[in-house]
Amino acid sequence: MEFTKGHGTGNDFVILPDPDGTLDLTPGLVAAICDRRRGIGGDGVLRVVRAGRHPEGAGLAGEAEWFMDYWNSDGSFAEMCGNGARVFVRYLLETGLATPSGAALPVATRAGVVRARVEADAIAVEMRRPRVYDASVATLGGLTLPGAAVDVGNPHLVCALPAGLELAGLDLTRAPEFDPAVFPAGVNVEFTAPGEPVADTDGHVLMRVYERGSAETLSCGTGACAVGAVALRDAGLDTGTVAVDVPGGRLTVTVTEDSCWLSGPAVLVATGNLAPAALHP
Ligand SMILES: N[C@@H](CCC[C@H](N)C(=O)O)C(=O)O
Repeated sequence: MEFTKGHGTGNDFVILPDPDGTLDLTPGLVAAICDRRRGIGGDGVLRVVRAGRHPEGAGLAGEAEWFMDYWNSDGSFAEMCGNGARVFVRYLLETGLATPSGAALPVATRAGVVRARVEADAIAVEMRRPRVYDASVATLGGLTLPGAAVDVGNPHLVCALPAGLELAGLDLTRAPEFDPAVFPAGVNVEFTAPGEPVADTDGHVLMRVYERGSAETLSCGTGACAVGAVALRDAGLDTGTVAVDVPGGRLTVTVTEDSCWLSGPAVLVATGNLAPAALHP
């Protein structure tokens, strides 16, 4: 089984080309591939399948040739992955499955079609505008933090740390607790602190994340979009650009009237062959 490994600001993925949708991908196999000691290791899997050859992509085949079949490292599905979409587009371009052009490249996902463009070393994807829709809380250790519930296609809870607490001091080796009545399908939890002013932006936020289905990751693109939207709301702005620094680097989030652009580096680091039979214990 051929694979490529790639990442976007340290959010890393195993990419599996499966144009005709014939691969028997199961939750157990995904978890084994993502195992950092016994497998390739990754925060998730991106299966590259023609939209028309995947049951969840078929309805979008008229709009996009390729479907991003994203799986979290525990073998669960997610509706959307912002960094995954950026790495997916890098893969399409580097393998010639898509040709660079002046036009934005459409990619089908479980959250609908996103559009991507290449910006020098970065890849930017246009996703839906984040919807800040509720207030809730996350509990981590003995700390209960109020936060904002945000829908970016997938669910997020953005919690600002109170003054005096540092992001580096959080123990994210265990999952934060959340209210299942607000997030019946689970949630990605972002913890934030203010950053120093950055030129040409309307805000700068530092973030760590505990991802549903993947635990703590070095970066989460949809999480950055959620954080950007909350920062703009708190600044009294409806649209604007926010720099979001994650442990893996910097993402730039631009919220417009009707969409959200996520931009940052996306790189492929290796290609090889997997022996699926050897992955199972
Ligand atoms: N890292 C991703 C988000 C991946 C999905 C998430 N764990 C979920 O279950 O919703 C990103 O870059 O957006």
